[in-house]
Amino acid sequence: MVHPLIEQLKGGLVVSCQAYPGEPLRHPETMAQMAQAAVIGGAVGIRCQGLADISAIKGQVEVPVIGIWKDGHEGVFITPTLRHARCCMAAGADIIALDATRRPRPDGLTYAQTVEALHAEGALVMADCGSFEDAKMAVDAGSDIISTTLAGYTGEREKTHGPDFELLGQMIDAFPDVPVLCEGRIHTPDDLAQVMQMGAWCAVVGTAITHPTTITTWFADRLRG
Ligand SMILES: CC(=O)N[C@H](C=O)[C@@H](O)[C@H](O)[C@H](O)COP(=O)(O)O
Repeated sequence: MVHPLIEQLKGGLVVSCQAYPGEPLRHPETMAQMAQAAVIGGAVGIRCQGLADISAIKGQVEVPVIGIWKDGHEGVFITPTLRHARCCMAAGADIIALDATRRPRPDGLTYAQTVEALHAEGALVMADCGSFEDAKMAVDAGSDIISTTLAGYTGEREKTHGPDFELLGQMIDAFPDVPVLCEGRIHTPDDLAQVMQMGAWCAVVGTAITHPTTITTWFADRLRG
C-alpha cells in the first residue's frame, strides 16, 4: 500500500530548492520563496536541505516536503545518520531522504537499521541510490521510495550528461511494486517527459529550475564558444 503522501506525488514534478554553502541565495527565507514560486508553477512537492530550510518551507507550502540534511561533502553525507534523519523529521519534513548507498555510515548503523528505526517512529523514507545494487539493498530495507539521486556521484556509475536513464529503467523493471523516483541532471522538459514516460513515479528537478548560477553558466559558456 502506497502512503497517501507518496500517492500525491504520482506523475508530478518535485522541485529541489537548495543553495550551497557560501552562495548568495543560501537563506531559509529565500529558499521558502523559491519553493512557493515553484509550487505556483506546478510543483507537486519540494525537496530541500537543512533544518532551517525545511521548517521555513513547511511554513509556506502545502505540498509534501522531502527533507535532507547534507553534512560534509565526501562519502555518506546526505542525511548520513539516524540523528540527522530524526532532526529532519522534527523540522517538519514529510518524507526523509537518506543516502542509500552500501558505504559505511558514520554512526555505524546499516541503512536497513536506520530505515527500521525511522519507520518505527512513523517516518517515510526515500532512498538516494547510486547504483542498481544500492536500489536492491534499499528495497530489501523497506524504503518507501527509491531514487536515482546519487547515480554518477559515488564512483559506481558514470556521470551521464543528462539523467541516468539506464539505471532508472533497470530500477523500474526490477521493482514494479516500489515507487521509483528519477532525480539528478534532469535539465530540460524533454528529459522530464522521457523519464515519466519510462514509468518513473515522479521526478525531482533541482539545478535547472532553482540554481541560477549554474543556469547562467549554461548561457554564458555559449558566448565563450
Ligand atoms: C548528488 C547530490 O548531492 N544531489 C543533491 C541532492 O539533494 C542536489 O545537489 C541536487 O541538486 C539534487 O539531487 C537535484 O538534482 P539536479 O540538481 O541535478 O536536478
